[in-house]
Amino acid sequence: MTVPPVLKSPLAKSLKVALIQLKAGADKAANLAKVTKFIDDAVKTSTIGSLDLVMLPECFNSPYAVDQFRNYAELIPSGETTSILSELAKKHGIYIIGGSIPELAPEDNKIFNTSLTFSPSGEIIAKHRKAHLFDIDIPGGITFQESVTLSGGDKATVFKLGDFGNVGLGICYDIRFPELASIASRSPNNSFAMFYPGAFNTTTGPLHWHLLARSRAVDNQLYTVLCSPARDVGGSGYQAYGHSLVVDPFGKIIAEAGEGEEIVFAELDKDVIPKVREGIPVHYQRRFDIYEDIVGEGKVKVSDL
Ligand SMILES: NC(=O)CCC(=O)C(=O)O
Repeated sequence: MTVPPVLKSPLAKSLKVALIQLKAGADKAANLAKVTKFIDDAVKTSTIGSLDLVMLPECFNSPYAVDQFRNYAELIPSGETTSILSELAKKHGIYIIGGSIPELAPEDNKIFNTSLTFSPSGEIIAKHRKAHLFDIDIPGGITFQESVTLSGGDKATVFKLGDFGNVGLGICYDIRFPELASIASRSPNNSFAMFYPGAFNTTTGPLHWHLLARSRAVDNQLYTVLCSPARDVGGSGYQAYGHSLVVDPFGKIIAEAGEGEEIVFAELDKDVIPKVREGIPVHYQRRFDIYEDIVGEGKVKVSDL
């Protein structure tokens, strides 16, 4: 078999990230003030040098509750959360992956669970609407039906993170569907990381959080970065699992939070992806004579904002 030349690293220079694991409550103004403080603190106290990117968890400005999403929903881009994150990105000259917020779509009055990414000049460079809604029922464990009030997005999201390269974005339950990460990692998208703001819970978190993060990383030989809310110990609402983490393309966890409020720092090393792809070259060993290639030009709906 002819061996193709080794792939150029899809991560052009190493990326320094901070994950903000915070607890959101019912007071939206307090949630937004907390986010502002945590981002300021992450920039000031970074243990890995000057940060390139800060990431927030799923639903960081509202409770994670089906009957609350509409009350907290905002228009994008005119809502207050969008303006605050844009200003913070500009102030610190960093990328911000803005977790997710409930979004009100004025054209049809639907509510989406939406993640925005901001450039260091404060522009929105990506918008992902959670595609797979979290509808599950585990007797004695957890029942949750996002689809009671939310609608699902209809596109995969891949975008250019400036000079670093391309990345993919999904939200929480989206991680259970390997297709989004495949679309991001493979040609023509060639992403170096999948980012998932997520709020697993204390039933499915211990079972699957690390397993899914490591699986998507190994399947696609890229970094996976998951940012969770902190656990609300003693609270009566949804109990997030915590454990925000970064997994490298070998499947190794290189940074991980506990359960409380915390900032986690990690450096995504540009040299790791070529090493894993040279050593285990699955990128050219696929057998499209046996199964269908789901990825490729014209086959996938990718978000263009
Ligand atoms: N917010 C979510 O989508 C939760 C997903 C989850 O907990 C799971 O097990 O999947």
